[in-house]
Amino acid sequence: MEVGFLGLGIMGKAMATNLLRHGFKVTVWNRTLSKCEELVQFGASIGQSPATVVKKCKYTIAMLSDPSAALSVVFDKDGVLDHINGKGYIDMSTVDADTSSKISEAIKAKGGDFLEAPVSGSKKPAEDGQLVVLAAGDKALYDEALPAFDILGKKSFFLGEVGNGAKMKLVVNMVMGSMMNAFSEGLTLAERSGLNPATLLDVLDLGAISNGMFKLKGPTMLQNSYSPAFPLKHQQKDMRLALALGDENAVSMPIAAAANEAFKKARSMGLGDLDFSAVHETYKAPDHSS
Ligand SMILES: NC(=O)C1=CN([C@@H]2O[C@H](COP(=O)(O)OP(=O)(O)OC[C@H]3O[C@@H](n4cnc5c(N)ncnc54)[C@H](OP(=O)(O)O)[C@@H]3O)[C@@H](O)[C@H]2O)C=CC1
Ligand SMILES: O=CCCC(=O)O
Repeated sequence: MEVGFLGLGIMGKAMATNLLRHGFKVTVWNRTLSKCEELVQFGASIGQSPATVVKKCKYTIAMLSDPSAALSVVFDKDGVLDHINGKGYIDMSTVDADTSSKISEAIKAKGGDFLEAPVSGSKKPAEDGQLVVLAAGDKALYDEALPAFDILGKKSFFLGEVGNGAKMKLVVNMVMGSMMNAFSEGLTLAERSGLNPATLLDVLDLGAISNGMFKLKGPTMLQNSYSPAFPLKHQQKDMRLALALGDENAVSMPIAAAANEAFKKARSMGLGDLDFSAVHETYKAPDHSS
């Protein structure tokens, strides 16, 4: 099966490599084209533009940074729309429901099929095929793409109409971003009050709020090590989009709003390209110590 893949960042590279390893023929494109070369060793072909990839493949997957990138790849010159008639397009980027709907409407108007399919899980689950796929849109395209989703993920959900996948993903990441801030505050409080924060990790892990994120990120946070698995700038984008969803639905979200402020502050400190756990640095900053 010839599948297209647009966007070879942290996630896209891992996901496209996984498909190649499992026997899919994959044609890749990335804005910085040189990044495509790395996948040729695994058997990938390179497309010179989104349009050429879509033309060649039955369906094309995208994994792009944000709404602006997702729109640009579809609507710009040599974009997805040029050859989408009779083809499928699956956007796995984390975007808001409005962006997804705009893309869906344009693709349908040109005779293509559309599925949004953002994922839960980060770099390692992407490498290991352990993502959780949150799909919505064209059910026939979902059924067609299931063999690929089964390689990329451990579980796929079909959530109905376009927008539901985007919303589910934003709610999940809003909870995760808020938890990360509470966790960072707790680590800092433990340390400042004379406790060993490593012992706090052990205590947390044995109790009712034990979770994979604390377990994975805690030890590296204590070493001030923030090699990016999930870039902080993307987590802040997700908080911003989740808060907008809260605005639309008149849902008061004071905890998420505070977490968003901390991620914004981290970005202003130049930490946007580090892992989202680098928000911990904002709690260690001087204005948190007086
Ligand atoms: N990392 C993670 O743990 C997870 C991330 N996500 C989501 O997946 C998406 C990708 O994340 P991730 O791989 O980490 O991000 P990266 O920042 O590593 O990669 C972003 C990708 O988007 C491309 N891109 C950015 N702007 C444009 C543009 N204007 N036009 C075309 N391409 C563009 C980049 O191209 P170039 O190489 O040229 O810069 C790159 O391929 C995001 O929506 C993120 O929120 C979802 C789950 C987990
Ligand atoms: O969008 C990123 C999610 C990261 C994760 O689920 O660990």
